[in-house]
Amino acid sequence: MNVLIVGYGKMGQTIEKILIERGHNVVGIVDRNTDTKIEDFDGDKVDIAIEFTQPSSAFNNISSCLKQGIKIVSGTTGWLDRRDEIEKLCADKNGAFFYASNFSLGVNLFFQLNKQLAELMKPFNDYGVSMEEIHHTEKLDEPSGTAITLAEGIIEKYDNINDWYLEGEERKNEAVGIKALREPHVPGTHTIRYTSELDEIEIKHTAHTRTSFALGAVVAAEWAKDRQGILSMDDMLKI
Ligand SMILES: NC(=O)C1=CN([C@@H]2O[C@H](COP(=O)(O)OP(=O)(O)OC[C@H]3O[C@@H](n4cnc5c(N)ncnc54)[C@H](O)[C@@H]3O)[C@@H](O)[C@H]2O)C=CC1
Ligand SMILES: O=C(O)C1=N[C@H](C(=O)O)C[C@H](O)C1
Repeated sequence: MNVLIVGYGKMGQTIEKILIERGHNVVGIVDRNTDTKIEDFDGDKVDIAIEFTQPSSAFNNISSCLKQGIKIVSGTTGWLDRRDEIEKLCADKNGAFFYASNFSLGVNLFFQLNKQLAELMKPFNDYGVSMEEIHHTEKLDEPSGTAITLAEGIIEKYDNINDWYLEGEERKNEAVGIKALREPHVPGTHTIRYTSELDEIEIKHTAHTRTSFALGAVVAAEWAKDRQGILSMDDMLKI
């Protein structure tokens, strides 16, 4: 397949390697500092774009691809307050938009485990739920997109939890507290804890490398290139 890479940082470069290993053709690379722009390409020559940039850039990049008739897989976090606008644009343009806060298979299984554990724990009021995420020091957003998806999974199951808050910012009642830690070189670690006065239950996902995210994004592009509409990991993995 012919792929346009949008964002050539840690993820974009890992994705390029995986695309080449899997026999795909990289038709272009767009980054902040390249002369190439999304507007130089159109849907006739590009099967799909893969976008990993930064919170302040994702909305414009995704809009530009959809306007150019280019299907798009995006994993950029921290911009989802404008997701509805993108979904409307995708429908208006008969495009394809595949978003995941985390493309790794392991994390998507962990999302399911998180919901199952929340379902099990919700009758037991002695346990309070909390979350911790650890990422590398270059990460621009907090909490991570993955932590927000995990919090949404808990909110979906509990009647008396309806929000999340970042620890260190204003505490909210009936909400999951998320602690965001930044340490050198950590690809991404997420822990959910149910704590009572007597004991603690903990589930944890540790990414050893970014390859799992990049491989997931390439597999998502392979799957999405012949589809239309709003696409997700749950659709693709049938979980
Ligand atoms: N959904 C997932 O599975 C994953 C999501 N991410 C997210 O992906 C994003 C990128 O992560 P990294 O590659 O680690 O960051 P990075 O900082 O290494 O790379 C970002 C790249 O985007 C470029 N960029 C910024 N604005 C741009 C624009 N307007 N047009 C084109 N390029 C632009 C930067 O110059 C940089 O090269 C972050 O939001 C991160 O949270 C990261 C890993 C996995
Ligand atoms: O910025 C990162 O690196 C990551 N971002 C995503 C997130 O915010 O959840 C996914 C992964 O954890 C790595």
